[in-house]
Amino acid sequence: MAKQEDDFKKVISHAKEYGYVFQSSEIYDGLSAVYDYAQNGAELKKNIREYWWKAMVQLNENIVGIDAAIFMHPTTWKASGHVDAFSDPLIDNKDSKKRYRADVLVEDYVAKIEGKIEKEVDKAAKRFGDSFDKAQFLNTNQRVVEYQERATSILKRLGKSLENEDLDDVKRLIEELEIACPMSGSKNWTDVKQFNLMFGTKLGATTETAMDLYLRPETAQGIFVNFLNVQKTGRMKIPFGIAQTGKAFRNEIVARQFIFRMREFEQMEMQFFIKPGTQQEWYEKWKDMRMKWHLSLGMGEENYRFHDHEKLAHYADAAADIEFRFPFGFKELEGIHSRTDFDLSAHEKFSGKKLQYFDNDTRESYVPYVIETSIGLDRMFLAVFSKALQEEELENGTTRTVLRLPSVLAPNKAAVLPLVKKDGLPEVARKIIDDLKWDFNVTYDEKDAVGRRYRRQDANGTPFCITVDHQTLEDETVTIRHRDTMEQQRVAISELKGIIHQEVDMKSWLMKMA
Ligand SMILES: Nc1ncnc2c1ncn2[C@@H]1O[C@H](COP(=O)(O)OP(=O)(O)OP(=O)(O)O)[C@@H](O)[C@H]1O
Repeated sequence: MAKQEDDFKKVISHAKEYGYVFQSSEIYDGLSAVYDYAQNGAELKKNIREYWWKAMVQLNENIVGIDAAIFMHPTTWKASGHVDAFSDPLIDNKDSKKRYRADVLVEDYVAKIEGKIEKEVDKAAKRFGDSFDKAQFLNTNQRVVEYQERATSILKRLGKSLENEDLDDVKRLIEELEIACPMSGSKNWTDVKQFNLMFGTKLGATTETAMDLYLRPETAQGIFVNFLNVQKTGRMKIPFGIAQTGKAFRNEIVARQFIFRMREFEQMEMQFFIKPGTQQEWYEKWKDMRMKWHLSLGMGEENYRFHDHEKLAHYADAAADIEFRFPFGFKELEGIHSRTDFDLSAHEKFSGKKLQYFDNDTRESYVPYVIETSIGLDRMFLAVFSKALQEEELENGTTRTVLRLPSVLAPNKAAVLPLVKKDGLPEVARKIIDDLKWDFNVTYDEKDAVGRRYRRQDANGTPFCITVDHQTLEDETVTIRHRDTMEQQRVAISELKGIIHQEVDMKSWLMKMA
């Protein structure tokens, strides 16, 4: 645990030190769970967004993108269920005055039981070696079976109490499990209350005419209310999708873990409209396609897993998360939801407007079903950034910090370094930049010894360093150094563009999805 915390702290401080993420309004001591993306962070974020957009919109003839407003008519949120149901159960500890999500307290308790199971499995695996059969062990070992039953029964009871809105029982459960406040160790709890996560604001200048609005808590509804406009003007035929990226706002009760859980964040969502009855097939397809997108970035298959939901949201008939191994363990990165016709039907009802698709072939109208893929851009940023940050022991006994970002996402693709600040080398370096900058983000660095500059670019995630030296003046060649292997090659200046393109072009990365 201590190592995990330590690794995570390194991620946060590296993000700040190298111009990726700053605390918002830092000079005023910051704003909790709100962050700003700095000069490198904004580029990385833009590249992730583009990587998603190309995969979803550009490569699929039947998916189009929109950009809906953050403000929406307030009835939208009544229809979607957010006014009534977008809340979390909260509980306060009377001694520490700390606020928690009651369900998360219980889930953390269950996670500890699951940790015990994992420990037993590890012990047995060591004891039995090759002959260890994990499935059989889980089914037959008395202690493990008891742990599993206990974990399941706690989660079942929690699920049932939440479903029945029996918040008193959630409190009873916390008391029966003797869960203590992680800060103070106190078990002196308030009652559990529901807390709506939407931020309210007002539209209009005068008190009498001002209208209560919400900042959107998800981008999806901007797609649903535009479903028919897009379908008609784009002459879209089912199955088809509408994609969107944009800000969403949630007044999270417990906002921690850096950019993993923010109060203002960005989502990349796609709603895929299908014929009722085909949802199972499309749900499986989209699970598969989204996983392939993640794997195309080469961050290791072992760092992803699916988590199929048993407890479903009010709008879903199936749901799964793609979980990623963050520095603090496996956690949700993306959700894939089979949303049935819940949203479109609700908007039909609340708006009084028909939101149906007319099928020209069968001559029938129906409300389409929807499969949604929804990923947090900031969470994806954290996934990429935290996995990329590595400390490496080198052969000469030193260590280097290297940010192994997938080169397609790296903010700068190359740094051009004159070996010395004289003899005309800076001028040649600038000329190289002037040529490359039309194709890539390229940066210039002349300060310090070249070895230190290499390390600085490694820590910044720049895939290539191009060094201009005295030989360059004679034969128009330079050294190109690769971030990951630290290998250096002597190449002609005219070859640089081709070498960089080959490594960073989105096409070759996205083709790995096939
Ligand atoms: N507060 C947040 N900060 C950053 N990203 C978020 C936040 N809430 C949701 N997301 C991202 O948006 C995606 C889709 O949102 P969704 O409503 O399905 O999340 P969720 O199930 O409420 O997430 P969680 O269970 O972590 O609160 C999530 O998979 C996540 O990547």
